[in-house]
Amino acid sequence: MQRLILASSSPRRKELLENLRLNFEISSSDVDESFSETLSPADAVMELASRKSGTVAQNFPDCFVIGSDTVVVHDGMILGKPESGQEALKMLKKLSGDTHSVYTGVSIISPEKETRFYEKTDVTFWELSDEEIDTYIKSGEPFDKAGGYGIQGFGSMLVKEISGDYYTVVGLPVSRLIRELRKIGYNLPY
Ligand SMILES: Cc1cn([C@H]2C[C@H](O)[C@@H](COP(=O)(O)OP(=O)(O)OP(=O)(O)O)O2)c(=O)[nH]c1=O
Repeated sequence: MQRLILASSSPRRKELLENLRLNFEISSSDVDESFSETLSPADAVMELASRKSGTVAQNFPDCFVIGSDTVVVHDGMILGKPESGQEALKMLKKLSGDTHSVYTGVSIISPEKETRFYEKTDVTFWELSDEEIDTYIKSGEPFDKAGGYGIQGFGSMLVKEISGDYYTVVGLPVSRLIRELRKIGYNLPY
């Protein structure tokens, strides 16, 4: 039997993979999330995704192991998760009234090989007042999310427009993922 492993501690990625009605297990490990500044955003998210899948795959030989990583890119700058209210404030002020890109990279390690891909979605924020930003930061939502917001939660109030797959923003481009799984020989129930 083929086993599918999600190498993630993110409750959102678990929920998104559950939407696909596949049987899977979860295992995560701490990986170093730093990357070389010379990497493009696309290469950076695929590299980090691969680090996550690679670490977990050591404990799950002969399985299909999925790792994923998400960053926000604005004006050529890569934004990860804010570590303080101050940093979240800086990020949200930058993103206000403008369009940024969300990149999610995925690595699937199968018994035979590794497959990497990424998806990019553009998100436009409304012009945000200081009060709005302050209220949002006080909600606590920015802190475990790239770019300091969650489109699927309270952060939905910040978003004017998106272009691309919504699920790329939430952290796992699921429709592309099933197509890639099928290509590499994972037996889907549909
Ligand atoms: C922009 C955006 C990001 N995010 C999340 C997706 C990712 O979980 C997180 C970026 O951090 P990641 O380092 O990609 O993932 P993670 O640490 O949460 O989980 P793991 O490494 O164990 O898989 O930001 C949202 O949930 N909504 C959004 O709108």
